[in-house]
Amino acid sequence: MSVVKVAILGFGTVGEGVYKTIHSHAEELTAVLGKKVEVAAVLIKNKQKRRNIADEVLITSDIEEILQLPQLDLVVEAIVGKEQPFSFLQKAIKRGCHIITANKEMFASHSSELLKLAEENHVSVGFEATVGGGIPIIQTLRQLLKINRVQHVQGIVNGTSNFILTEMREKQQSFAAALKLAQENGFAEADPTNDVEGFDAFYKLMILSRIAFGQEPNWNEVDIAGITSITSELIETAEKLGLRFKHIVSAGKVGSQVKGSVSPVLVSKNHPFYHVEGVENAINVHSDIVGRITLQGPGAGMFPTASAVIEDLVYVCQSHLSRGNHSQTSQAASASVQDKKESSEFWLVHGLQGNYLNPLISWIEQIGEETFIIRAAKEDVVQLATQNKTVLFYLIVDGYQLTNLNKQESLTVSL
Ligand SMILES: NC(=O)C1=CN([C@@H]2O[C@H](COP(=O)(O)OP(=O)(O)OC[C@H]3O[C@@H](n4cnc5c(N)ncnc54)[C@H](OP(=O)(O)O)[C@@H]3O)[C@@H](O)[C@H]2O)C=CC1
Ligand SMILES: N[C@@H](CC=O)C(=O)O
Repeated sequence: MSVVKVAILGFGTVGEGVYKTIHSHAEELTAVLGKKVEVAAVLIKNKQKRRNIADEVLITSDIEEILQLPQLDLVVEAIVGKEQPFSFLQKAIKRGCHIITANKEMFASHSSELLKLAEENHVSVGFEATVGGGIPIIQTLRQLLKINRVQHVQGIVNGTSNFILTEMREKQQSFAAALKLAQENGFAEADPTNDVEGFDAFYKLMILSRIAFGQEPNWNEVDIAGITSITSELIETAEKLGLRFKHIVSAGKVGSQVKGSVSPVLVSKNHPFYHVEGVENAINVHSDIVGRITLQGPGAGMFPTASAVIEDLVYVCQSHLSRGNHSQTSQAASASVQDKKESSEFWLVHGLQGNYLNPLISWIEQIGEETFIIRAAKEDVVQLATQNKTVLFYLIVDGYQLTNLNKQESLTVSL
């Protein structure tokens, strides 16, 4: 029986998960591919660390040793950083290997070059693990929505942030304690700033946008906010109002451009993301034929991510003779989406004085000493935020139900 020889670059949470899964699911892989999958080599940084890797596997910190192996069919990249993994993958492609990456920071920056090089060298690129952990969102968009025109994508795509927000709300954990737990569980990035400041979610949004719309928002025009401004007190206040903080990325077509955002927002019980808790991710795709679909599942961690890599491995091995592997949805070719109508939205504002007068703001109600619900257009809130740097603003995405605090009667207002 012929063999698929694989090298795994990185043996941390993801690399080790892939290695273990190739062994635990060897029979299924052989049955599906008609070939045995073997790990031939593992690339690491620290040669002194003890690892549970079979003796016959080459363990090295020199990529050249791996590239010189007599047979090498596929390289899985699960290391950190941007330029070095990019150069490793370029070399692997030129050597004639299919590549699979979990590294969204690298892939968001270098996907065009890698895809072009792969096409020139007749090899495939898998990147399912770069977005949504174990959720098969890339394949769904690429394979299952070829004719639908995607109008909008929205998602919780950083497992660490969602995990921290849930721990803070459900278990009254501090931000630091919740982050530590996310790190211990293997959810967080090597530098967790990427998670909690929104950069990881930003990279994922750029990758998603390319698949959904065939283009990305202008990177410099996307405001990126993470969850570090959200205190336990704010979470408690929101809970009293029936709202929950969720870190959400969003992208949609506005005319011929794609606009994107990365920020914490407040959602009510009616929103599909309200019950998405812990390390779960969810991605909502709004397309013209099917309407709205939401995919939900574990967004980070060893085996969910390994699952995405292994499914890519099968896809890449099965389809490497076909050239259809880089296709995108029909969106890029034939988008026709209405221009966005500017409308005012509801916001929770913390730190703004109640006597702050601005004709562009409608005060809806006061929640705490310095906490208010207001109604205003996004551009006006952006302007206010620029003028009042210490004030915190969070969008309430699906309408706001007035509490009985200040109203005789309760009524639901929605956008
Ligand atoms: N953790 C997760 O849930 C997910 C992570 N990812 C992405 O997958 C990648 C790996 O993440 P994760 O496994 O969590 O990271 P870890 O920090 O757990 O592991 C990184 C591994 O890469 C090795 N490594 C790092 N730099 C180099 C280098 N320059 N040369 C050789 N080896 C190197 C490390 O070696 P050593 O062991 O010697 O230190 C380590 O084995 C990242 O890009 C991450 O963004 C994607 C989806 C989910
Ligand atoms: N650090 C990331 C890992 C998966 O991509 C996250 O928390 O989502």
